Amino acid sequence: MKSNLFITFEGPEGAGKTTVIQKIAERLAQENIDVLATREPGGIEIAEKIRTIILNPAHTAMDERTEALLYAAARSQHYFEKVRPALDAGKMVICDRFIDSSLAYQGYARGIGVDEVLSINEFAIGKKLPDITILFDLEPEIGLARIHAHGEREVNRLDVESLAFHQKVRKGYLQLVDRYPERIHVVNADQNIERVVEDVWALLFDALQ
Ligand SMILES: Nc1ncnc2c1ncn2[C@@H]1O[C@H](COP(=O)(O)OP(=O)(O)OP(=O)(O)O)[C@@H](O)[C@H]1O
Ligand SMILES: Cc1cn([C@H]2C[C@H](O)[C@@H](COP(=O)(O)O)O2)c(=O)[nH]c1=O
Repeated sequence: MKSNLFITFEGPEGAGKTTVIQKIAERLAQENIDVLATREPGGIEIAEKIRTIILNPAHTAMDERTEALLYAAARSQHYFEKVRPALDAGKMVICDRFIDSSLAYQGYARGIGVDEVLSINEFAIGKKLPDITILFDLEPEIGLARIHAHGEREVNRLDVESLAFHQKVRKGYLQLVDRYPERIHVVNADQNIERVVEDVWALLFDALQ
């Protein structure tokens, strides 16, 4: 099996990414693959601090360009401090969100432009894209309802955006599938969690051979 791959999980709020990453990381460890699971924005101290600024529900005045730049700044620090060294050490890295979140949320849904957001991210991390991206696709209403029903995490500034915004995020992601068909693989996230884990595992298992 290939090992030092950079794999990202993407999708709207409440799609199940965090839950599935934990289960997939356990399975990979059983296959003796040295795996690092991390997340964006965050994953290391400086980026976690930037995360609290971006996602604070009180920061309603945040300009969309400030938002895009803060995500890119958090990404740069996280990538060079944690992700790149782990890949260089031969580990597999699984990241809960990465550049495609910026392209879908800031580039497409906020309306800054996908190419503009891509270019600030190229400044932040260079032209390296993930090796494999799994997109959890589902109606935003379903994901948002899961978050409000379970109450396991705080509702953040992006969660409370309008339904129209979250629908644009989904559309933005689906456009990215057309742009990067070799890299981005879509999983139906509107299934029970065991089924989603099996679908993701099957996709990854194929890609890792
Ligand atoms: N397939 C599923 N069916 C029903 N509930 C699910 C499913 N997947 C996840 N959940 C539940 O939905 C909630 C959100 O899941 P999770 O945190 O894994 O999503 P996420 O994609 O990481 O969300 P976010 O990006 O908004 O943090 C959790 O309470 C989780 O138990
Ligand atoms: C990396 C990244 C994230 N976002 C958004 C997506 C979510 O609404 C939050 C992160 O919260 P989660 O519970 O960790 O999923 O931030 C974004 O808009 N742009 C990005 O680059």
